[in-house]
This record gives sequence, structure tokens and C-alpha cells, in this order.
Amino acid sequence: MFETPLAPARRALLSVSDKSGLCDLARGLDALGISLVSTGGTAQTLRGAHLPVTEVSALTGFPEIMDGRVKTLHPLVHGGLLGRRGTDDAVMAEHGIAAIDLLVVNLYPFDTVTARPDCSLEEAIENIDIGGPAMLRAAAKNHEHVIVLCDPADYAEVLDALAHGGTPIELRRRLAAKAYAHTATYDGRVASWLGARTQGENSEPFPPNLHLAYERKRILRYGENPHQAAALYVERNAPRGTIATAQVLAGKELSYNNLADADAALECVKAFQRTPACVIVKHANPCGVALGASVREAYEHAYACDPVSAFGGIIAFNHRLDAETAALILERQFVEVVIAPGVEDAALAAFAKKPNVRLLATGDWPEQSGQSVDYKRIAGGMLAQDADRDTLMLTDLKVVSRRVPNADELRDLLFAWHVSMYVKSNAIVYARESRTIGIGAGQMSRVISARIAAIKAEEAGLSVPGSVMASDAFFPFRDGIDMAAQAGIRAVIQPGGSMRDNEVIVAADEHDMAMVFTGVRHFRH
Ligand SMILES: NC(=O)c1ncn([C@@H]2O[C@H](COP(=O)(O)O)[C@@H](O)[C@H]2O)c1NC=O
Repeated sequence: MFETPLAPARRALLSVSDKSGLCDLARGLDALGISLVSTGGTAQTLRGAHLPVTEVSALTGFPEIMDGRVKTLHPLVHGGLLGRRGTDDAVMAEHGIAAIDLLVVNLYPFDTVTARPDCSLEEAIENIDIGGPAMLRAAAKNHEHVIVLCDPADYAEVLDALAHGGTPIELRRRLAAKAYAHTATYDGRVASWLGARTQGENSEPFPPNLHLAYERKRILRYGENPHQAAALYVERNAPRGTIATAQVLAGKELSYNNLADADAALECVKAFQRTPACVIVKHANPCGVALGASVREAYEHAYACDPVSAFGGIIAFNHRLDAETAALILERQFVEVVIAPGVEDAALAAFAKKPNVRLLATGDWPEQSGQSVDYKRIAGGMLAQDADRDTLMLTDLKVVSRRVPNADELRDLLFAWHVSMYVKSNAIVYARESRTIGIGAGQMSRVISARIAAIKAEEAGLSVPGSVMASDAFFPFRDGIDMAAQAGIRAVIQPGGSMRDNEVIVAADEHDMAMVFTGVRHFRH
């Protein structure tokens, strides 16, 4: 039933909010002898381009009413879209329903309107399109006989097909699926927007139903491993200053792992604002983080933390990348991706010699540019939570040891704490002079993470004595403190809250360490 050849199109209904490409399409349709029917604003645009057009109201014999709430919701429109050619001919003739062979609709710009901070509920509601989705769904259902267009990007392909004998069923089916995706996304956004308002009133933190709408940006070569197929999806209106919206200035296509690691590196480097900072990431964990007087110094110090792991790493900066630093990175190490808010022309030129290295410019990022909600898939479900935010104020710190940290230690404690937020749990970060000295990541026991941080420092030839330690969660036993003291750690920052806090504090005092509690935990899995 679904493969019958399509009779030549005779009538098109056009009703679009986004009028881009409209007149060219209509001109092409007119040249093919297809008559044009349109709603008010669309008809006006077509008439302005001297195209012959009939208003829907003339077709239905019913005016557009209620400020456009009802324009196309009429049996003569929906019968024309839904009538099965061959099966419904008699009933169509009986009721004077003329077939509509091509539908061109895009919807009221609900997203754009509701993105305005001053958008009222009334304005939002008037921008919920009803007639448009109804027509799209009707035409898509009847795609055996009707061509449905909801995206100006498809106009040329359809015009070309019509000019060359008609649209193949595969094309019509693809466009039908696209129309349903379009209306589903649209309804999802309306539901989320209204849901969010309801939440505000009832103070429910999460909506009862979750509608996530992402557009496929790219099919990736493969996923985490070569046998896994993969794709990148992005949010519509994704925030600036993110990997999803970054501009690729140079290099090969980004892989799945590149994107995931680049995101980890960028989100970590955003923790530092004024002072130049550099983060080097491997397998989603920072292996070197440093601040510096310049971007170059930050890179040198981040690299020195773990040169072995930095091989094949992802490097992110929070300040513009200069030519000198770019040249140093490229000559010194194998690097997969370099990310910065901006890139000097001469720095970009340096990448010409290494065509495989990806260079990303994110543009400046707003202060709160990360995700507000974090999602994680589990088999058969999805976990949603507020994104972890760094809200620590100096005044939140509670000194629990006998010795109070000195100013240098305090500076390094805060630096290490910021870094620990971006290290997988159990996270231990050793730091000194605003640079990491050793990082223990992703271990099942905290004391082993502390030991790994010490081993890493030793491997890199960095001396631990005088350094500080940050722990993303409390120490369940004193062993982590003893371990760190043995390595030469002088001060500790951690949330506190363990049943054995007293034992842990006693250990710190015994080693003459300064210890501060943050009262906040930063697990990351
Ligand atoms: N109410 C209706 O019957 C109706 N029919 C079509 N629309 C929408 O009206 C817009 C086009 O309006 P105009 O041609 O007046 O600029 C399109 O986005 C279309 O999806 C409608 N508007 C809202 O539901």
C-alpha cells in the first residue's frame, strides 16, 4: 500500500513563522504549476513577492479567528491533508475537499519567545502553536500521498525532486519522521517550560516527566571503543563557552573520548577566573593543574605535575592561547586537543605543522556556564541531580587542628580543593604554590588515593614536603592523614563529618598539620 507512485502535486499549503527561503520555494512551486494556499502572514509575504496565493480562509470559507488561534483547524484543511488518494476520493468529492499535496509549516517560535527574561505567561501561551503541529502530524501520517516540509534546509531537495518527476517515498518518509521529531521536540519544550513554572509554584525540584531534546550534530567515527557506534547531540541554544558550542579552529575531527575529556578539562579550568590557569586531562581526570603569571607558566607547571600522563592529553586554558605557549606544547608533547577561550593568530598558525591536533576556541564563558542539572543514565532509568557547584567561601572554613594554616597554605588549600572537585572519587590532590604536585584519582579507598598522589609526585620528581592535601570527602580513618604526613603534607582541606573525625584531627595534630573542614563534599563518579 505504501509504495504507490505519487500523483503530480497540484496544491501546496504554506504556513510558516520562519519565513526564510519561503519565497524561493513558493516561486519554484509556482513555476511547476502548483497552486499556493497560505495563512495570513505567510500569504502577505508571498503577495509581497508578487506570487499568486489563495488565503486559507478563502479555501475554508471561514475567517481566521481568535487572534490566529484558529486558522487552519478546519475539515477542508485536514481532510485535504489526510484523505487517502484512491480510498477517500468519493468522500472528499462529497464534502468538496480538495487534496493538499505539499505542506510547508514551521511553528511559532516558542523557544525564542520564552528565552526572553521578560516573557509573560500570556505571551508564552499565545506562542504555543496548535494548528501548525496538527497539520504537520496529519501530513506526516499521510506521507504516502503528501510531502511535509518543516525545515527550510529541505526546501531545495524537494523542489529538485518535484522538478524531476516527483518525490520518492523514501524522501517523503524521511520528511514525515522529521516532522514528528519536530512536533515532539516542540511539545517537549512546552511541557518543560510549563512544568518548570509549576515547579516554582509547588517547589518541586524535578518535573514529573523528563523531556530532553537534543539535535544530532555529528555521527562520530566510533564511541569509547572502536566497536561502539556513536554520535554527538547538542542542546538547541546550548550555552556559549562549552565544548558543545566551541569552534574547531584546526585539526582532525574530535572523537568521542576527545569530546568527553575536553569537557572535563574545560569545566575544570573554568573554576579559575582571573589568574591564567592550565588543566591537562587524561581519561576524564586532571593529571596536572596549575595557575601561573602567564598561560605559558601555567602550562609548564601543569605539565611538570605528570609529564608521563600528559602524553596524548587534552589541555585547557582559561585565558587566550599565545603563540609561544602553542609552540611549546606542540614541540614538547603529543597532545590530542587544546582548548582556550580565544587563540592568537600566530598561535593558530603554529598548529598548521601538526594537522592532527584539534584546537578549540570556546569564546568567553559566562560566570555560571556549566550545566544546571546533571543526568546520568543507569540501565532502565536516568538519575538527575543539581550540578555540583563550588560555593565555598573563606568564611565557611573551620580550622579543626591546633595549628592554623598560614597564608601560603590557605591559598594552596583552596586551589587544591577546587581541583579535587574535578577529580574522580576517591580524589586526593597534593598541591603547592598553586600547582598540583600529585593527584590520586578514582580509587576505591581514600588511603590508596593518598598514596598514589605521593607516588605521582615522586615519579615527577616533585618534592612533597611543604605541600597541602585536598580530599573530596571525609577521611574515614586516620590512615590517609598518616600516609600524607609521611609524604610531607603540611595542611589538609576536607569536608569533615566522619564518625572518626576526632581520630583524624588527633592524627593531624600529632603531625603538626593544619586541618580545615569545608562542610561540603564533592564526590564525582
Ligand atoms: N491556529 C491555527 O489554526 C494555525 N494554523 C497554522 N498556524 C501557525 O501559524 C504560523 C503562520 O502564521 P502566518 O502565516 O499568519 O504568519 C505557522 O507557524 C503555523 O504553524 C496556526 N497557529 C497556531 O496554532
